[in-house]
Amino acid sequence: MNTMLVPPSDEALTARELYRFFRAGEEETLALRGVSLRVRRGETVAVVGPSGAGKSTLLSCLAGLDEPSGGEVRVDGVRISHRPETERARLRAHHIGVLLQTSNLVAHLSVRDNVRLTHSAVRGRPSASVGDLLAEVGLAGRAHALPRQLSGGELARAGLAVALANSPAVLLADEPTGELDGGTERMILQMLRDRAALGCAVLIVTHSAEAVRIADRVIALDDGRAHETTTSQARTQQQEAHDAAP
Ligand SMILES: Nc1ncnc2c1ncn2[C@@H]1O[C@H](COP(=O)(O)OP(=O)(O)OP(=O)(O)O)[C@@H](O)[C@H]1O
Repeated sequence: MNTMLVPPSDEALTARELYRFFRAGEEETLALRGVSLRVRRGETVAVVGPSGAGKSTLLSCLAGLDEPSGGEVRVDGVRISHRPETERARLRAHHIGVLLQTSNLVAHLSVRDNVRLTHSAVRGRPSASVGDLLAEVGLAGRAHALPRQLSGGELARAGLAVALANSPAVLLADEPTGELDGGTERMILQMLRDRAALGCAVLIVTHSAEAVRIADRVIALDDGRAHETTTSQARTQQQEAHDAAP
């Protein structure tokens, strides 16, 4: 269990009865079918499930990158869903760190300037300095490098520094360790755990057994529906899916 420095009842992220309906031509998909979840400050929650279960759709709705068709998302007690896109972006900039599978770095800016860009967008509350953030992810010596000059592991760590630059109450990560070797994966997961220990609510969409292992709770998504599962059940299901894969 995590050593929490904050009261365990303090919910930073709440989703209530989320639905997401897509229509593409003739095809209609109900990607989320009434998903409710809560993540407390200091908690790390893994979201697992087969391909197409709705994991990325859920993360987009939680981050305010997408609008649910029904239901509500609250971050730090503030409703982020059902608002104009600019307001969602403003709330996201203040409360949420997002780590997506695609790089969140601006290609022509150095690592330091990428972190500075997010850091300077948030004013009026204490946060780690840009230098501290780069040191936290072990990139102090690569501050002036451009994204294309970084290795895969360094890119992932730079992306994490950007996601953490606004001192988010909630950190949402979609497959943050997907392409990484075991050592870098453990390093990234440890950094996420460290943030949770400082009071951040961390939610990780993942296929990784290691990410499931370090999570306090696991939520299984299947065909747009969510249920709590145990770490060992989730790992067994992941092993079965892995064994069944061609
Ligand atoms: N923009 C969209 N338009 C139409 N259908 C979509 C859209 N985005 C997602 N879907 C559909 O919603 C369902 C859930 O997709 P989603 O990407 O959330 O699944 P996932 O669990 O993240 O899958 P994976 O593990 O493969 O990334 C799928 O059937 C997908 O085809």
